[in-house]
Amino acid sequence: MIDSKYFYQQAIALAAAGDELYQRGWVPATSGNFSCRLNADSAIVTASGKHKGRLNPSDFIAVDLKANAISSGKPSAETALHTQLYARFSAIGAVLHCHSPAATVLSMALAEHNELTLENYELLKAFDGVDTHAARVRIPIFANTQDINALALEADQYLAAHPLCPAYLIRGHGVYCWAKDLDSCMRNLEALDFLLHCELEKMRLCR
Ligand SMILES: CSCCC(=O)C(=O)COP(=O)(O)O
Ligand SMILES: [Zn+2]
Repeated sequence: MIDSKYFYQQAIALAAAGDELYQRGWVPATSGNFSCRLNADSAIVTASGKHKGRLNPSDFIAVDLKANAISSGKPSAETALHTQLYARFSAIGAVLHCHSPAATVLSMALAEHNELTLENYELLKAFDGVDTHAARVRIPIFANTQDINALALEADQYLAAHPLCPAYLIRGHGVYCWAKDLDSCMRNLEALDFLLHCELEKMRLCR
C-alpha cells in the first residue's frame, strides 16, 4: 500500500536534488536517476528519459524491490540497480545515480583497475561510519553494460562481500551512491566527486 502523501514528499525532495545535481553538471541530457525508499518493500524512482534537472511529482514511479512498477508510468531503465541496493541493505533510504565528468573520466582512466582505493583524505570522514583520514574506502569499478540485471547481480555479489562500500563506478558511465537518507546521500556524492577530482589531479601531476 503506497502512502500517497509520503510519495509526494519524497518526489518533491528528489526533484530538488535533481535540480541541484543538474546545476552541478552531473546529470546532463536526461542522464541519471534517483530514488528513495517508501517502505520495506517499495521505493519511488524517477521515470525513464526525463530531464533530471526539471522533474515534477508526476515524473516518479513506485516500484517493488524486484524493479516492477506498482504505479503508472515507465520507471528508469536502471531501476534494478536501485532496487538491488534497497533489497540488500534494509538501512538504505536513498540512491542517486549521476554521470558526472569526474566519475565518467576517472573510471575510464583506470582502465586496468576494478577498484579505486581512496586513502589519506580528510574528506573521507564525510562518509557514514568513517572517522579518520587513515581509513581506506574502496570504490569498485564495474564494466558498463546494457544488461542492467547482470550489472545488478554483479553489484550484489560485490556488496555482499563489502557491506560498508558507499558507492560504485560504472566505467565510462557514472556513479551510484546510496545512504540512509537523501541528505546523507547528497553529502556522500559531493564528497566522492571531490575525491574523484583529487584522484584525477594526482594522476595529472604524477604523469
Ligand atoms: C541519456 S543517458 C542514458 C541512460 C542512462 O544512463 C541514465 O542514467 C538515464 O536513464 P533513465 O532511464 O533513468 O532516464
Ligand atoms: Zn546512467
